[in-house]
Amino acid sequence: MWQAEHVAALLANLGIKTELVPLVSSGDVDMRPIDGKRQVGVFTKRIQQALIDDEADVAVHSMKDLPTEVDERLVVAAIPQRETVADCLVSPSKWAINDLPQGAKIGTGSKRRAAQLLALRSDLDIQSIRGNVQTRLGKLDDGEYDAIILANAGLLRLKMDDLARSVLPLEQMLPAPGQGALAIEVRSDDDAALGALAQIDDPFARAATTAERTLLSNLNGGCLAPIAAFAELTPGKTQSGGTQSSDAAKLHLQARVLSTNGRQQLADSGECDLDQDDPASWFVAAKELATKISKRLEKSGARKLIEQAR
Ligand SMILES: NCc1[nH]cc(CCC(=O)O)c1CC(=O)O
Repeated sequence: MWQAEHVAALLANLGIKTELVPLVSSGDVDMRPIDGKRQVGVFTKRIQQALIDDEADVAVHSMKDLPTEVDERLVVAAIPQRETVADCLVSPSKWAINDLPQGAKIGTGSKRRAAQLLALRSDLDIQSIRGNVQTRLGKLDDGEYDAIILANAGLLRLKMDDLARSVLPLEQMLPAPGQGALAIEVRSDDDAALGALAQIDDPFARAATTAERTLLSNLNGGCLAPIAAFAELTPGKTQSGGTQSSDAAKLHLQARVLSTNGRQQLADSGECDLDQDDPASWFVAAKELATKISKRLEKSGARKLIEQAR
């Protein structure tokens, strides 16, 4: 709801009126651990169906929850400016990973988070957790876990800035592809909605998340695989005094694939130049960069790790 209201506010700034259509997804209701074999798109399918059925014109998703398979009837019309991408470890003592007591019980349902934790601390006791942020924090309060891991983006959106936690450095915990970004979908043939939403699209967020999600899709990962990816753009120097700077904008992508127990870990990274005068070309550049890195990861045995984690 916060995310939908946020997008409504961005559109209101442009003089575009909207009406909220609250929906409940199966991922909100079914509290069993999410299982990729049983279901994909548990947070997004219901909302996409509302577009197809004309119940709504605009769908607001967390990019991280949106499966990479494309439905030709729908298109991601906007990716607004991205929130922070990091994960955080929530505990009353604000423990960093290295501070956690021996054998501490950590709540997370994410193989990516569990594997990266175990890679650093094989003694930790990783336990599944489900429910919305408030539910999870309640379980932490009740002492069911010593600490839990959440995306910092969600906490910041919910204005929980002062919640006791430590933000995990990317070297320790690389985020999920698309984490911290929103994906705004519309029907592919809805030109009015496409035109309106183009105005809140952030080409930087689009290029970065395109690279991350291409990597995920190339490796046939899905949202439940122990795959982490983070791309960032470094803007080049701006032109000054009519002389074109040779320092182009760059897109840098890092990726990790792990075994479930964290004992095996593949890491790779790379970067490419982006033509600052032509953001429309960034999409292709991002895809090429991700494909180069995913091919290298495959050569190092990434597919096997991903298959074993299923
Ligand atoms: N349904 C899980 C989910 N999808 C998006 C976020 C966080 C917000 C984001 O990544 O944009 C979360 C919760 C979490 O990982 O803590």
